[in-house]
Amino acid sequence: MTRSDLATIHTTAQIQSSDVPAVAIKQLEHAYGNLSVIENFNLEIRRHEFLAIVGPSGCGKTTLLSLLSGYEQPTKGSIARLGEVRMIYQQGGLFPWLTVAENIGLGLKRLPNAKERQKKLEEMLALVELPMFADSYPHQLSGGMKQRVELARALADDSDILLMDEPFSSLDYIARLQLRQELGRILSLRPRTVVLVTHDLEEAAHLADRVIVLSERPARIQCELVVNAPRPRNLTHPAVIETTQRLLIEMGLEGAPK
Ligand SMILES: Nc1ncnc2c1ncn2[C@@H]1O[C@H](COP(=O)(O)OP(=O)(O)OP(=O)(O)O)[C@@H](O)[C@H]1O
Repeated sequence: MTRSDLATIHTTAQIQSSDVPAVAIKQLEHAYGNLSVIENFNLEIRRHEFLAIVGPSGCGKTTLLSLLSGYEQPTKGSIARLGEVRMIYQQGGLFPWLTVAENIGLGLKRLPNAKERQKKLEEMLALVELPMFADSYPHQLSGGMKQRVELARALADDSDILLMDEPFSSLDYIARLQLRQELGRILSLRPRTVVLVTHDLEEAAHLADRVIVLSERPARIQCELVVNAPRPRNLTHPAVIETTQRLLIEMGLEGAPK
């Protein structure tokens, strides 16, 4: 049996039923040579669910996102995705020689006419509250503003699934908090299925509907926590605080309360 017989990725652009999961991962395995990174991995992600993934360093979180994006092909198993996927990285993926408007415009290439592209561009600039910076270059923006441009570009093309790999980790704590609120607001206006990989347990609890904790490599799902807090989310909501504490315990960073 060949590698391609074992590994299948299905993409369906038409989204018709909210009963069908946005992502269905079955019996997934992945290895780099002899290094087994993911084993016996099964997961379903609901349409418009916000799923956060946490786990020890090197356990396979980024590999999982690469497999979800289709960038890597799994060694074994299948990943079914309903819709288009966009990836937002930790470090600026913006082109430094292009303005904010031109960077966002890259996400609008599929729109057929210039008038429509301009209308959508203005809408996206307003969505991330950056209309005044349309003609600025990335080096003229703060880290938080750059991430907002990344978000606008990722959301501009109406993709259905956003994959985020530590998108806020290069920002200071206050900027991270602001970006989280911003992301929550934007997603309430433009719902998407989101998969967020983060080392920040508070961020996971603050943003996600569900958090999965991965084991040491090879990654398996060690546990999953549902965050029962209303939106817009408040960092001091008891469910967010409790989830953060439970994540600390699950990750072995704090003992269970006596
Ligand atoms: N392209 C690759 N070729 C070979 N090995 C790789 C490759 N990418 C990742 N690995 C290995 O796979 C394992 C998982 O890496 P991965 O980056 O997925 O972990 P991670 O959980 O995202 O790590 P971190 O939390 O430190 O960012 C690591 O041991 C890494 O060295």
